[in-house]
Amino acid sequence: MTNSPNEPTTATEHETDTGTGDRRAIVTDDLTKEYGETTAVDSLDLTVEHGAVYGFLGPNGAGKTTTIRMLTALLPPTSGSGRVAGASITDREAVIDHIGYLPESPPIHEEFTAREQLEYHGGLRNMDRSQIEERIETLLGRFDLTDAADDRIATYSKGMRQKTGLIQAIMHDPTVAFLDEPTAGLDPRAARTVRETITELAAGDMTVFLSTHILPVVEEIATEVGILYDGQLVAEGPPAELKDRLETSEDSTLEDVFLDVTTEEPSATDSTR
Ligand SMILES: Nc1ncnc2c1ncn2[C@@H]1O[C@H](COP(=O)(O)OP(=O)(O)OP(=O)(O)O)[C@@H](O)[C@H]1O
Repeated sequence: MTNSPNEPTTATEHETDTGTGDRRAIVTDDLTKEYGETTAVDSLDLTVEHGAVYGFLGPNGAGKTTTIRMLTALLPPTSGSGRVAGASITDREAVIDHIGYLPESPPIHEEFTAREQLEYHGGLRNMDRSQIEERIETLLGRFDLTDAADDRIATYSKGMRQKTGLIQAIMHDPTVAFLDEPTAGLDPRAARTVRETITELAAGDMTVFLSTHILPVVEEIATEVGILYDGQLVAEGPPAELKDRLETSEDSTLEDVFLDVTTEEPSATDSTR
């Protein structure tokens, strides 16, 4: 790869909170979401630093999507608060200026071509024309989509849609990118490109909030991991530290940690926060 994914943009450093030196890209305080009787997210206190790749893990139904939807200001919390890049998560307009989001189903229009979709998105994000063109060319090339860029998305495979959605989530160089299963449906080469791209973006100070069930990906690229269980953060720390805390074996994996902290049994790592 020759071009850094950050290269064509003008922003070289992401903002910290109004020059106070606050390095927190995401912070939540007692963040809670209830759906009727169900507490999907339960008093979550989360801190993610700028430039982190935060692997957000948890079993099905643990509350990951609900958390991300609150952090991206799509869903109001029942109680508690949160800030993303300094903006309150109850202020959708302020939050949206700073974030990119790849949800489970990428928000792309079937009747557009990938190029049209990405140009449209760049316009919505107030990028200038030359910046949009340059960025699109770089990222389409990087994700092997150049030849299909002028075909309608309706004709795309699942992986091609996923790549288009991912480019859309990062092309405007957001302060924080929320990526839900970014490698889902991708072939091994494309999946590797995604992992390398995430690492490079974080090196350029973008914060990547990564939700995935593919633990080797997290083990490889996450600088910090948070494991959610029943709406609560039951373990948090750098992957190597979490593995070290597990006393059961010399060479534990993140999967061992995950299984240990997401059972009803008392865990070896206990609550590690
Ligand atoms: N719109 C909704 N109405 C009622 N309950 C909901 C709603 N959305 C989610 N829930 C419940 O909230 C809990 C958390 O769901 P959420 O989708 O956040 O989990 P998740 O960790 O993203 O799961 P998965 O890994 O399966 O995607 C679950 O018990 C789910 O049934």
